[in-house]
Amino acid sequence: MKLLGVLPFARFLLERSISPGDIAVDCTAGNGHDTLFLANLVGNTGHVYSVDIQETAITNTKLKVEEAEVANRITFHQSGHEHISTLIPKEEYGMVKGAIFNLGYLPGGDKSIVTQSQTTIKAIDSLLELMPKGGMIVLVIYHGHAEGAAERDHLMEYVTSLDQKKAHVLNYSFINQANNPPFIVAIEKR
Ligand SMILES: C[S@@+](CC[C@H](N)C(=O)[O-])C[C@H]1O[C@@H](n2cnc3c(N)ncnc32)[C@H](O)[C@@H]1O
Repeated sequence: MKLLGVLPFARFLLERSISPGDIAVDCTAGNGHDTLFLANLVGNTGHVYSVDIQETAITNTKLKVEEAEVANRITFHQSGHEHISTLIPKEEYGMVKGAIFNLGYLPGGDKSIVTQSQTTIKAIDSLLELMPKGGMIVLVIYHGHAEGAAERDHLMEYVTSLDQKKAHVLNYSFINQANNPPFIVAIEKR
């Protein structure tokens, strides 16, 4: 057996949680890789909400999904993910089976615009409220940059204190690799 890398493991978790017809959320659209992946999981009967604060990210993501001819499965919001509960129609709350956060800065973009622990936590709290049991939230935590280390510490404090009756929390990380490789925190609503 071969251990799955961090990004394949994030996808493995989402594949197990999201089925055709479901709703999924890409909380950090970036260059659109995750939005496209989610669009393929929900199929043509499901829907994806793709959120990013940067116009460049929304533009890049739109191009990617248009090329793949799945743009009709996606609603874009140029907004902070901390507003997630206002971006998804209330009647769809119970159908949100999976969400992903790829934290840090936009690859190839402005490195001074990074995700922040306070807003990430607010978004996770909202998702845990609105998702059905079994809903999966995957965080890919990049902590090699200065703000990343602070975000990691704050997030780890928050996720380790989540009530185990409300969520299972998993940490998947390679612990003997150089240069602060990214790692995963997965939160499954109970
Ligand atoms: C590492 S990138 C995401 C990469 C992306 N998942 C991909 O597949 O290319 C992080 C993104 O988070 C966005 N971001 C930062 N703060 C945010 C917030 N509060 N709400 C939504 N997006 C945010 C940044 O603009 C950036 O595009």
